[in-house]
Parts: sequence; structure tokens; C-alpha cells
Amino acid sequence: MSWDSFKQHYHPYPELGLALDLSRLALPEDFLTAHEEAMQAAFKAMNELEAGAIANPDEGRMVGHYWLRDAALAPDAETRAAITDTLAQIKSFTADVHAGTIAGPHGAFTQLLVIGIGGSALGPQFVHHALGQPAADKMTVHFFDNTDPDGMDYTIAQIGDKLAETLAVVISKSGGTAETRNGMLEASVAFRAAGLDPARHLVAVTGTDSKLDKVAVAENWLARFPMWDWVGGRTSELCVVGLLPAALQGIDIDGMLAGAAAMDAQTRIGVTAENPAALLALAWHHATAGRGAKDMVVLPYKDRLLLFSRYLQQLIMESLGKELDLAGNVVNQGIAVYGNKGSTDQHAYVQQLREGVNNFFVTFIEVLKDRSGDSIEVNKGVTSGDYLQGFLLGTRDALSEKDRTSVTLTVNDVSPRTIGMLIALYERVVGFYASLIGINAYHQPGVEAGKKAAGGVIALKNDIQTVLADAPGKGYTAEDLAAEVDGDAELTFKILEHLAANGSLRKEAKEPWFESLYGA
Ligand SMILES: O=P(O)(O)OC[C@H]1O[C@](O)(CO)[C@@H](O)[C@@H]1O
Repeated sequence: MSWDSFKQHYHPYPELGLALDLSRLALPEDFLTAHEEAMQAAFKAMNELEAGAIANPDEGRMVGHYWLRDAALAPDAETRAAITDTLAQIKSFTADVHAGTIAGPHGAFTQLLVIGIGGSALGPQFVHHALGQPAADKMTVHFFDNTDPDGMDYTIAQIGDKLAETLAVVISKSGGTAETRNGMLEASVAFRAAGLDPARHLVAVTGTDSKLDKVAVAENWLARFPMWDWVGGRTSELCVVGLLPAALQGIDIDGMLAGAAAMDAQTRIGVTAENPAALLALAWHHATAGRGAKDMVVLPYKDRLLLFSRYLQQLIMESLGKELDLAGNVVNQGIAVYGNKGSTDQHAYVQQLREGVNNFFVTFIEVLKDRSGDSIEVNKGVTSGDYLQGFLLGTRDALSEKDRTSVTLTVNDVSPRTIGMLIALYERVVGFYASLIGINAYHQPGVEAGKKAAGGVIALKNDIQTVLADAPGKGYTAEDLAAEVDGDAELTFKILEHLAANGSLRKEAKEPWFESLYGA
């Protein structure tokens, strides 16, 4: 790549400790001017959103995640007080837990079990891994982020004989998410099996009066923290959702908030060339032809940022993956996001990136600081960190040679401030990009279909078991049973196989396979 092009498209923000390099995107000369009108409209929409507009018209909600790091910007005194009071509540609860004033039956809580899914887990998981200090963390953190029984058993086994020292934080904005409810029930059973009262271990983070909130009140849980309808799940890392687990772990949450606030200030500037979020949004637009024509491969060269791509996957795909635009036209928008970390991925799928189908652009993330201590030399005068940078720069060149485009984001370190900055940066890029392509980034109508269908499967399973229980000893084929319960034959077959594998019914295998008999 030419030095001139680099000089033109390298954007350093020294006061933030961040730089953006767009020189490997093959940008046209009119990159900034071509979309300036649309970008100005995006700035205007963002200003209105930050001022309290109903930016999520479908759900009639304000979108206020930017107020979380500067409460003074919230549109009314009540919201301002909610933000500052809740931050104070997080800090005093955390101080009490660390001091042992709030404790388990046999002493201080040393283990933290976070139960949540999607936006109520991905941010906490990302931050836990990015900023953890295994030798110094105040608590050891575990997650239930699914309704997989074996996955939960695995986590409970990791906690081992420390259940009495375990604080369980159940996070659900809606308070009605099935996976999270199941996790809470499974954790409660584990507490009881160890002779413990679950209510003395459980904390709720949820909307006031949600189902979860009502359970927490009825059972007199240790504490309840609020979630607000003006914070979306995928932008909730810097409210209680992310701040409470991080603070309990011992992470500097003020540093995270300060980093986010600094990035917000920089990305509020209405001059495209000075605004890294605007530049990135335009970069995405160029790289994906404004319609998701290419996937985004996120490649951080830093183990601690491993979960960033998973976090971004929800933020970007749940926000931008929409059937309709704001005018109601079918557009099927979105950008597919995947990635793990470099240089590890070089030994996995980078082969295809360089030589296979050219359907992606890469976001390289470079971290300048190698580690907190000194490094050994792995060759004369060369450290492991030199290799890590070498692989990043080498892979970038190898891809550029083959016309594979990339963006590079450079940060100084992986600190609370930097993590806060990255979260804030991408939240705003998503907002700007949604404006550029004319879609609503703040709702998620598409996720309901699967949840409804899952409910239908559970109802069908109950009907099947009722029929089988009423005729003990009788064998049914899947097809006969489907006719009996007026259900779909394929779904009935899948449910029967699952029940048989778990010893909940008898299966007599026959040939061909669909003549197999199932019975109670
Ligand atoms: O916090 P909740 O309400 O349990 O929701 C968890 C996740 O589920 C979703 O609603 C999608 O189903 C996400 O948007 C959200 O982050």
C-alpha cells in the first residue's frame, strides 16, 4: 500500500489513544463528499435521539444508552436521578459484598454466577474476559447463558464446593426470557441441594414489575436493580447489566464509563472527517455496498479481545439485520459478523480469506501494549509481542495483495477506558450506519418468530406425553402419534427421539426408521 494513501486515510486520535486506518479499503476520491448529505442527516438523527426523541417508534421508546455515561445529558430530572442513583447503588452493593457485609451463610461471596442471555450476557462475558486479572479479581465469575442442562451442570461443577460462597445475578430486561428463567430455576435447585436458601444468594437485574422482578420481590431476594425501557439489550453493557458484574469482579467501572464518555464526545462532532464513528459507518457502507454485500470479519490480535466479535455480532446483526426500511420497503439489510482472534485464526480460516471467495472485509484490531511486565526474547532482540504484530501486519499485506479489503483500528492497550471507548464507538457506528441505509436499528421484530415456535414445540411435547401416558404399553409410530395430537409429523418425530434419548419413553427401533414405535 502506498504511504501517500496511508497518510490520507490514517486518522489518529491521540487524546483517545486510538487510530483508524481506512487506507486498505480502496476508497474512491469522493468517499467523504458523496455521502456528506446522508451523513449530516445521520448526525441530526443522532442528536435528536440523544435529546430524547422516540428513536424506536415501533416500541414507542427513547434510546438513551449514551446518557448512561453522562447523566447530565438525559432529557429529564427523573432519568438523570435514575442513572446516578443506580450507579451509587451498584457501588454500595459491591462494596458491601467485597467487605463481607452482604455475605453467604458461611462467609464472604467469592464466586459470581451471572445468568442471562443475548444482550444480558454478551457484554458481561466480553468485559469479564477482557479485563479480568485472575490473580487479583475480587470474585471468580461464571455464566449461565443458555438453557443447555449439561452446560449448566458444567458450570455448577466448576463452582464445586463453593456454592455457599456464590452470588447469582439474574439479568433479564424483559424478565420473561425462557432460557434465563430456566437458568435461575436450575441454580435455585443447586443451591437447595447444597442445603442453601436460594433467596440469600440471588439478585435480580430487570425491569420494574417484570415477571422476574415479581419473583424477586415475592421470594425476598438479596437485591433488585432496575433496567429501563430506554436501554436496549444490545446496548446495555454500560448500565447495571454490565456494570454490576464488572464491579463485583473488581473491574474499574468508572474507567469504562470515562472511556465511553470520551468516545461519545469525539463521535458527537458533526464533522465527518473528525468523527471516527462517522468514518467507520461510511467505511462499512463502502465495503458492503450499503447492503451487506460483504461480511465483516473481526480479527483482534489480542487474546483478551476474543469475545469482542461475539459481542459485536449481536450489536451489529440484531440492529442492522432488518427486513423493512423506515419507509416500509423490503430491503433485507444487515452485515454478517464473525471472527475470533489473530494470529490464531491464521492457522484456521485465513487460507480462505486470502484465496477463497472474496465476500468479506476484515476489521483488524491492533493493541500497541504487549503486556504489563517485561517480555523475554524468543529470538535475539525479538519478543512474542513482536511476532504478534508481525503476523497482523503480514496478514494485512497478504490480504491486500489479493484485493481483500480491511480496516485497522489501533488502540494503546486493553484497559477499562479502552473497552469503554470501543463499546461506545461501535454503538454509534451502528446508529450512523442505520441512518445511512434508512432502517430502525433499535428494534428486533425478527427474534419473536423462533420464540413463538419454541413455545409451540413445548405444547406439542406435553400433548404427546399425555397421549402416551393414557395408553401405557402401547407403541405408536411418529406419524400415528402426530395424527392423534393433531401435530406436525416431523416435529413429533424429533420430540420422540429426544424423549427416548433421555429415558422419558420407550423406543422400539424398526426398519425403515420411520416405522419405529414409541410408548410409555
Ligand atoms: O434481557 P432479556 O429481556 O432477557 O433479553 C435477552 C435478549 O433477548 C433478545 O430480546 C432477543 O431475543 C435480545 O434483544 C436481548 O438482548
